[in-house]
Amino acid sequence: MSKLRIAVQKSGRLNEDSMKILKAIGISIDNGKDQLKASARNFPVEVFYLRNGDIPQYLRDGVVDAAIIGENVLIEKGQDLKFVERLGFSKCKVSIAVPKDSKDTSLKDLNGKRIATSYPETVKKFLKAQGIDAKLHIINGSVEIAPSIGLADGICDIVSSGSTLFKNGLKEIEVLLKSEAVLAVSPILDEERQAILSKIQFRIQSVLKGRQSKYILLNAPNDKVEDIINVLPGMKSPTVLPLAKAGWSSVHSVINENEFWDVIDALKENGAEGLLVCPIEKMVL
Ligand SMILES: Nc1ncnc2c1ncn2[C@@H]1O[C@H](COP(=O)(O)OP(=O)(O)OP(=O)(O)O)[C@@H](O)[C@H]1O
Ligand SMILES: O=P(O)(O)OC[C@H]1O[C@H](OP(=O)(O)OP(=O)(O)O)[C@H](O)[C@@H]1O
Ligand SMILES: [Mg+2]
Repeated sequence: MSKLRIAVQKSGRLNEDSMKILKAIGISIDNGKDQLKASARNFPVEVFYLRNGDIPQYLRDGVVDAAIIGENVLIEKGQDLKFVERLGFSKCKVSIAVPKDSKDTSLKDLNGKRIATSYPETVKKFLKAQGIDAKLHIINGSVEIAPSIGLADGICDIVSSGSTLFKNGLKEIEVLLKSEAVLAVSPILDEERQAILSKIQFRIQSVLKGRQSKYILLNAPNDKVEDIINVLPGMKSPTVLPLAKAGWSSVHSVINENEFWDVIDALKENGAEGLLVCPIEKMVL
């Protein structure tokens, strides 16, 4: 039987969350630290531990069937490749920044100037579309140091909290793209492997929906239950169970993480008491 070959980053920012999501979808892997290929014990999957930057070529060649990779790397090196799921972690931007006291305040001020970056294709394409002509200095890391050592007038690199920009005296002037980890796929995928991938996608969706939701339980006097149900956005209809205490009910529902605090406030205003909020591990709709 075929196995689906999935690439994950060997070490770095994506590794831990990639392994966590594989574990959450029931794929258990035992591998020693330096073992670069490992089979799952309980699922037809083989995991390859690779450099993030090398993964687009492996996908293209069909050496791996799928990969957990930063969307920014796909944009830089894998424009021809597709992804099938956004995974909700390693969220960041790719931005252009300049020294905070620079007279350059917008992209057009960088016309004819020097930009240091590890993302040359992304920058080239963006500048061309904006009609800006700049000279690129390609460096592989510590990009934010470039202006202070006289190597460039601006930089283009990953920004997340903004702390690296701040600590290096830089200000963001343009966001080129937003990125997160994605599940990318090879264009060469036979039917058997496609079927395994579909199962994995289904499991990932269940885990991600669970992460975005909370299970909520509360008590309310029976005459308030109707008002409370109207406030709850629930999956379907909330569950209402009688409490041992006469005239009271327990209401159970699922709410979205984003609307959580607004819903909690509205519930309290409508007479809810003893609220319990629990994480949801997986959600199959
Ligand atoms: N500060 C950050 N916050 C959030 N996500 C980030 C941050 N820096 C990088 N990322 C995301 O994590 C991915 C991996 O970054 P990391 O620095 O670990 O590896 P890399 O050096 O780019 O790759 P390689 O595995 O080829 O060495 C990036 O492509 C990006 O998608
Ligand atoms: O906005 P922040 O939260 O400060 O994050 C941005 C920094 O994170 C990444 O570097 P990383 O730490 O991965 O080092 P690297 O350059 O060696 O990859 C990126 O290249 C930025 O330098
Ligand atoms: Mg990095």
